[in-house]
Amino acid sequence: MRVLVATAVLVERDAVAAAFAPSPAREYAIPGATLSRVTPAEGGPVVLDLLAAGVGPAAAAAATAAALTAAALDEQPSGPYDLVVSAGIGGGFQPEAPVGSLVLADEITAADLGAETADGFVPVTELGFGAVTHRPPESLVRAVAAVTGARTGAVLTVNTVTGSADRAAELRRRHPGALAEAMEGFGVAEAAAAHGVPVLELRAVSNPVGPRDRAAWRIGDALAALTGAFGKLAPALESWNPHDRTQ
Ligand SMILES: O=C(O)c1cccc(C(=O)CC[C@H]2O[C@@H](n3cnc4c(=O)[nH]cnc43)[C@H](O)[C@@H]2O)c1
Repeated sequence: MRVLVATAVLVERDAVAAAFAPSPAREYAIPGATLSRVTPAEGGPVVLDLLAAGVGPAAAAAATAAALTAAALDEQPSGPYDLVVSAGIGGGFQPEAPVGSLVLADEITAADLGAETADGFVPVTELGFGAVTHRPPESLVRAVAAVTGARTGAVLTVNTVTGSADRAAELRRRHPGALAEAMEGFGVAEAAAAHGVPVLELRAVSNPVGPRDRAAWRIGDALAALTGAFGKLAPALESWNPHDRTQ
């Protein structure tokens, strides 16, 4: 099973790679990006290509699409991907997603893709175009949550990190099932959907969603949680049938 893991930045990519040490990552250049290939130390059919795709949905979509296209055109030795995973740190809505915990998306939603109207925010879908939500395969979400201990809920993709209690409350009012926010999942999911490849989003909570308090960020703890989660992932991926797209 071939898996593309898209993080935003190198430290997140390296935190994922650390789950597979001491197996060294091998690097592959594709147009516009570099992939680091890792395999679980215990062997098995899972091969993961790690990609530091950039911060924000546009960078994430562009780099993910480049990797998926390169694989589809067989310009790299891995062949097409069976699964794309958006992974990294994120903000957790309190109290459901405490700092240091893991959140696995059962829904990946672009929270600010739409229009402001006199009646409030309207998503692009209600304006008659586009998409604002992608749903990972339910059976895979269940399997990955079981092995990692991640909570499952909506993960919102935002262009601006929430910095106030009012904004956090507004997001929760519009998305009662939201557990976390981050900045890349929807972009990764759009690229995956364009290639017909299923997607997951896994976030390790580095900070609460709410008033900006840089001192409260626990990036090291979140990166360690990300490493721990990826260390447990392989059995769930191996037992999942990629053709089971059950919603
Ligand atoms: O506010 C700051 O001073 C600040 C300093 C360093 C980095 C940031 C970021 O916004 C990093 C965004 C990066 O991390 C993910 N992330 C982590 N927590 C959140 C969040 O609460 N809301 C949205 N995104 C978050 C995100 O996916 C980016 O890759 C800010």
